[in-house]
Amino acid sequence: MSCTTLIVGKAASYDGSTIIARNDDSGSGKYDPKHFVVIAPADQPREYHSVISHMTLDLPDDPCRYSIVPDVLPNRGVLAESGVNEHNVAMSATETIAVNPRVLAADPFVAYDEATGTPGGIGEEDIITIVLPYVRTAREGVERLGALLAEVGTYESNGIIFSDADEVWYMETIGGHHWMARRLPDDCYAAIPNQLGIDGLDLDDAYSERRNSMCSPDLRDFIDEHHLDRTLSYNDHSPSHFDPRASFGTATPKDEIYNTPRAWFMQRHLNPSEDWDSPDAPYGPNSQDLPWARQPEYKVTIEDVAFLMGSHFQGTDFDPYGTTGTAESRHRYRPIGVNRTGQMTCMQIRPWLPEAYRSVMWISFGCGTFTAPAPFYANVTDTPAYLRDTPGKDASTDSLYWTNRMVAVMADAHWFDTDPLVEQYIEDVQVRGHELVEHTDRSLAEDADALADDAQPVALDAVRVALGEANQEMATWLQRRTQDLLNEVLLTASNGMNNAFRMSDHWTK
Ligand SMILES: N[C@@H](Cc1ccccc1)C(=O)O
Repeated sequence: MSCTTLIVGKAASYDGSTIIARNDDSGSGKYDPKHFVVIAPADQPREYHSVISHMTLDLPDDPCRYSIVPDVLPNRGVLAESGVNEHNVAMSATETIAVNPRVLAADPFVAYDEATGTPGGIGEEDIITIVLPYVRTAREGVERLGALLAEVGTYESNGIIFSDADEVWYMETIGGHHWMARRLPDDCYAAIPNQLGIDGLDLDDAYSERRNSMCSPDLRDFIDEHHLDRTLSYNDHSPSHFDPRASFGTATPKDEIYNTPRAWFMQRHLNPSEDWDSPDAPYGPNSQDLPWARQPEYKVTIEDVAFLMGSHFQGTDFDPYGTTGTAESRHRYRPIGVNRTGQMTCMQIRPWLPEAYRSVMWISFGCGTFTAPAPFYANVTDTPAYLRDTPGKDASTDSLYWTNRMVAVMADAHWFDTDPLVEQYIEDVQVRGHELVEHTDRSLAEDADALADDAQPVALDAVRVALGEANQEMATWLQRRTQDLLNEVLLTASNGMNNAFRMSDHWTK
């Protein structure tokens, strides 16, 4: 369990796009090499087999093309993790969460039974692969996954993020078959650690218009039958008079070390004028009642997302690289920017642009503290080798993933000497990234007539070629710049070795 999610509505983002981002972290002590690839319809399975739960699932015969950032090694299945399809629907799956024992007793997980060989249900390994290629809106994603959960069940608790050019939906599974989903208000963001977070569900809306809430068809009966509702009328803070977080979720001491501090720090950054640090602050790192969604004080940028996804409680006594507090306080809470991040993909969908080039995947590999996400257009037929051909086992400077991992290890060990080098790299990647996207958008707009409806098929292929070229240009620049950073950090770290000795045998220039 270790990811961190940040989602931003189109009226809360700097440019009117919807933005969803998640650190895809592996378990403690493990590191999963990642790459960026396109799955063509012909390569999508029609009969799907999962690894972990030994499940077989028939899939529709009409998948669309989609781009994902999966594991390189097949040992735990696909684990697509982050993806955008050619209809400009994005998914990030999953934010591992937890439900309380009452829920698990009422609706147990559907796990693989090794003794009998009985297959289990679906899980993180499968979710994007069996949903994203078949949906045209974020809502359809929620509906398809909800139906699959009811049909085959799941063996774990997950938060799943869906977005399109208009809406962001966040879905949480509840036990083995049940689920709920909230539409993120357009003017809000939600900062989500590994904890069931939805703090209000309008069941009346979910059973009628479904404007902002959706859920399992039998959720209301499930709640009543198993006495799961813990909302008390005289203490009802939930926006819709039913508090799922209190009813289905957890609020343990471990949550106050591992989860609530991350939500607190993200809200502290995006709502900076509030009191977050004094003894009288309404919320602290251990608060279990931080709002699920809230309006930011300023429009949220890609740089805000990148900073937070690589953050480590800067400016507080909890910063593992800090100089205030104590050795204990600096390692008290689990930072968002952690050593075992495999990839962070921030998916941005821009409604004002033609569908052909509406979606951008800002991708970084390795620990976000020592790198920055670079933009890659999603609607392409292939991806640059520097991000596609990550070796599954051997570190190599020929791939972005391994180069970032090597930089991070050395920069971590020599934090104060290398931080200026990393900060400059981050700024250079962000500047180049925005330059490339703006230039590419503009040059495609100048060919707008090529996108006229009657020229669609030919035009779309031409646009995909142009987007592929833009992605390659980004990757080529990124490879040179990242290699430069590796060289700089290596030199600095070499001079900082414990056996360094300033005297030389000959005073050389
Ligand atoms: N989804 C997990 C991380 C994870 C990734 C891949 C496989 C298993 C777990 C989390 O939220 O931390």
